[in-house]
Amino acid sequence: IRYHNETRPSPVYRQLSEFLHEHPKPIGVFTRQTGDPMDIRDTVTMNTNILDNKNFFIETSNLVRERIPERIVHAKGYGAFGYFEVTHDVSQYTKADVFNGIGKKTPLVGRFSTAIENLGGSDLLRETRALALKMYTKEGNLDFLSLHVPIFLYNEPLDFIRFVHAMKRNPRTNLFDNAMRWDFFNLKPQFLHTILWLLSDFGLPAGYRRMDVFPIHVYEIYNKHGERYFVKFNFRTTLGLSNLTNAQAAALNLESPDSFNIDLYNAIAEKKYPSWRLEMDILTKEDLKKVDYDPFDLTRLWKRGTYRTVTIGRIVFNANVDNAFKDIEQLALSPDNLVPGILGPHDEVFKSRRISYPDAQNYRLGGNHLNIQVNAPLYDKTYNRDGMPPVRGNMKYAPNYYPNSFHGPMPYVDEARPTEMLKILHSNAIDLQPLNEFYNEIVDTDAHRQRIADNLAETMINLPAGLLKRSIYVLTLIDIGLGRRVRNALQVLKHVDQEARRNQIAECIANVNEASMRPRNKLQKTYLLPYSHGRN
Ligand code: HEM
Repeated sequence: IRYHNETRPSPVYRQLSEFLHEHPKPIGVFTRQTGDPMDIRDTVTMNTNILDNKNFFIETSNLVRERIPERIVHAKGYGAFGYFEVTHDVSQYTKADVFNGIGKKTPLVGRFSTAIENLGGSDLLRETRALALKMYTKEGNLDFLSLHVPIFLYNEPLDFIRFVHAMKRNPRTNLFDNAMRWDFFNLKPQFLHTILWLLSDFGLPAGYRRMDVFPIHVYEIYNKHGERYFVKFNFRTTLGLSNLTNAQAAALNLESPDSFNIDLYNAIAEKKYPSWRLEMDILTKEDLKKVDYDPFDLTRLWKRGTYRTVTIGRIVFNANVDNAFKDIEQLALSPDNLVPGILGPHDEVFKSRRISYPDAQNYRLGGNHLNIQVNAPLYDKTYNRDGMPPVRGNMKYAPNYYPNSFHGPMPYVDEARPTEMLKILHSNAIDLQPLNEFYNEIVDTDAHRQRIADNLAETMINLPAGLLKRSIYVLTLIDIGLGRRVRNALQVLKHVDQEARRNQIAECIANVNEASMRPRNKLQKTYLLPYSHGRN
């Protein structure tokens, strides 16, 4: 290939030249969508009767229908194909075929994304990142949707809607709005646990390839004898964790807001295949009764020393997609896509997700989205029929009702599947202890604590006075030192702000009375908000 640049450009910039190289001649005759060859005179309409040009309407109407709704969350993303390989024997924990048989490989597709940005936004903001996988196993599709922070924001399913509205754009200004966000966080301070992670040194990964990701929920799994285990899965990057500073992210953003997308494409094109070790943290049914914390609470970590961890295998991405719309935009991932041996989580958030994802995809991709090539399993024989395209084979002339006596598909019996179902009762008390522990124990240097405070202050500097005061109050409740650091950081920032804002901020900073607040020590870190009514 001849490139114009002396230095060879990276694979993303060579894509078209490579196509040219692979196809020394045009790939065929240009046709209309109906297949009839296009006369060169029909490729223009000027000075002709436009209605005589059949192609004019078809091309235009195709273009104006190109967009489909972007995902309500995780709109910005990119993905690749690869495989999962079993590296360890975990048959004592799960009978899932995909996890059994060392060396067995299962094809998969994965989509990396940022949670809040719109399609076309930046890869480099401080927000939750994700890797969602679909493994095409012999027993059906197995999807894992994982985030790069090991805890989730909330336990109340309806908080999804409220959180998404608070995080997305202000309906009038059309801008992301820190006042909306801080108002919401103050009223629901448990959300601040994830926010602290995101504003810490762990918050901004140096590309999709260098982050660990977590499905977070506790999954019930079972082996062929029907013995049950409760596990959290973790995907650990084999490249090692690496994160960006704000300055590094700003510099990369200037280079390209699509830096993570570029990095992933280039790495795979250059055969530096990104991979993750899949492991699981395990509690037995007996352990569940013994642990002194709620293992099903999505907003906190399992305590070290209470569980054991085993490795299952690894995922590897070794092929870029041919067409991003076909394979990534049309991808429909759902945490409810599970296989025998993995019964799934039982918490309320998970139950709500069983519904939300297919519902979102019915809207985004249509009722037959599971028939789209990238979503179709290796094998399926169902009694679903017809509807809006695509319908694939539509089960041809097989019986379309169940039960039937004419050898239509028959169910099987999973004798190992547990018969009793765990029921989880959640507490809606707000516990700030995990946030305090994150700030004081997981974050282990003062310099790091200072960076968190500085990042918090950046998001707070333009808050209206009342909201600023409440925000400082909540941060002080989490940890007095954190509140103090944020107040100092705001003091520094206020010098670069306008006169009026300066005075407002100075007043808020001066008015926080630490003495009037409850001491936050290890034993007394829980408080109830008025709306929790002390239920549960
Ligand atoms: C009440 C809780 C939640 C609800 C209602 C919810 C709902 C949704 C919806 C509607 C989408 C867009 C789906 C689409 O259009 O294809 C989505 C995407 C996603 N969600 Fe959630 N979600 C929740 C919690 C979570 C949690 C706990 C995780 C991870 C642990 C998660 C990870 C993801 C990921 C990775 C995507 C992007 C999938 C993709 O790349 O296509 N979500 N979520």
